Amino acid sequence: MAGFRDREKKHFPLTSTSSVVALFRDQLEGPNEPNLAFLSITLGCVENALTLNRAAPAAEDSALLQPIFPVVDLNMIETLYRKFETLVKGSVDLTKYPCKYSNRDLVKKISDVIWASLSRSFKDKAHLQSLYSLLTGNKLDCFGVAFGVVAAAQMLGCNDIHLALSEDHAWVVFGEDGTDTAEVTWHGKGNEDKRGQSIALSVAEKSWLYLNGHPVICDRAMEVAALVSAANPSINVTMDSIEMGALQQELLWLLYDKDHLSRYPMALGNLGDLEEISPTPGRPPPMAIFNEAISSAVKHYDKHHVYPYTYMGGYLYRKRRYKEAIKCWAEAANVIRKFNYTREDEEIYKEFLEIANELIPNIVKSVSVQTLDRSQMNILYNPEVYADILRFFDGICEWEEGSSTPVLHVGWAQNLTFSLNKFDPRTRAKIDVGRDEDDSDSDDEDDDDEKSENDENDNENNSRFKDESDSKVESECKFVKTQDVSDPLQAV
Ligand SMILES: CC1(C)CN=C(N2CCN(c3ncnc4sc(CCF)cc34)CC2)S1
Repeated sequence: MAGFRDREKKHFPLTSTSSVVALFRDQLEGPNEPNLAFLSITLGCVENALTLNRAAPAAEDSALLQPIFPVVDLNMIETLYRKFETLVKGSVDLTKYPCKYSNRDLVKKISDVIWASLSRSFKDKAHLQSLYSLLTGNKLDCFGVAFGVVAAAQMLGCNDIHLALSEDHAWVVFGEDGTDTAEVTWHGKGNEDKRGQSIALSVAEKSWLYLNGHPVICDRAMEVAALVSAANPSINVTMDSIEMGALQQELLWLLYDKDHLSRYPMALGNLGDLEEISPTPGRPPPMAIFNEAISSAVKHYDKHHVYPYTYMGGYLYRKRRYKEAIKCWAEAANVIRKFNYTREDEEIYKEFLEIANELIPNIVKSVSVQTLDRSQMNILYNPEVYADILRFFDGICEWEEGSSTPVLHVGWAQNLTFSLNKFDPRTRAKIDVGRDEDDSDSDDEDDDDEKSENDENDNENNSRFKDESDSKVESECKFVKTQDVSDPLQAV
């Protein structure tokens, strides 16, 4: 292959964050599409140098005294790129796939090439998302395999093959109108991979894993955003590389300014988290960025994404803005109620479990001890907060309704009652749990998201606590409205 053109060469050797940002900018602005394999290898190389095998610096030679940004030479990147090109072009005989658009056999073949080059070892460590990891260690995580398939497809000239992303899985779209879908990687632990199969079958399950038909469909620039967003600045459980975090942050702002994040709520969430750690002067604050992520999910994905609300909820919790955090979590539950829980939805189950059984109990505990912070004390006298906790649990109850797998168990009920009982009884009396006369369906305007008729019929015998086989929990508070209250503390 002709070596890299001047467009790539002129940035090397890379010696700083700004030289990597300049290289990405050039790729994004260039006459040709950004080269996914080239960018993934390069960013993976920088991440590897900044996060792996870093001896703890002795006091005297701390990072302040010695810059640790690695020098990345062109020949290292070119060697790895050629290795990938040899692997891909040497394994896929394109003459067997003569048509202009890709077909399922070709997609499966490309996936097989990536799949076959993986070692059998541990796959859910950090730093396994880039082609640098594949080419130097034969290891990729599940996102990395999907990304690798798309990068290989680009190298083969299959420009109709693009990355599709849910909040916990990745696959590809392809074909003349880009609506054919195929699994190309595995998901979770102990699940058989479904590589080659179309996604349609899995979407039918209404599982959160496939976002019920509302995944992020990437173009090439959003695939660059995905590789940047998937970068991992962590050195170990307690430490992050400041340089890698700064590089990821600057690359996300570069993509943001070019409008490549506007349809990618999770990348906006990642950027908001990075801005909380290290605010960029002149840039919007985290809350503004989290709001953009929520707006994007509402506008482009029909309110089917959960993470924009838990990104913001987590931030507000850390800032001890508990009332607003609980409202975000109620909104998150308002999304998950549209889905049926299936066994591959563990990640979001764990997210809601932590909110219900740790974060909310911590809040009601921390504000009920003799807190001097009067603003926090209001929480237990605020009917809106109480109503939001009810909405939160109602969304989870509805999520369970019609699901093949139960969600709730007695621990949830214990935490729910613990939290609710902390509220002042008069506050609880102010809640008007709206009940329709004929107890018909809620007049929720987005009925098309509502469970299908048969799910309603199933309600009789589901939402069962795991440990108490014959107990049933009908979701009582489908609709909760609060009377307007002046200063709740007056109620004391
Ligand atoms: C609010 C949170 C718990 C904080 N971090 C979260 N994530 C970290 C970043 N994540 C992501 N960030 C960008 N793009 C993607 S694509 C994908 C599915 C596997 F391919 C995950 C993910 C996943 C979610 S959600």
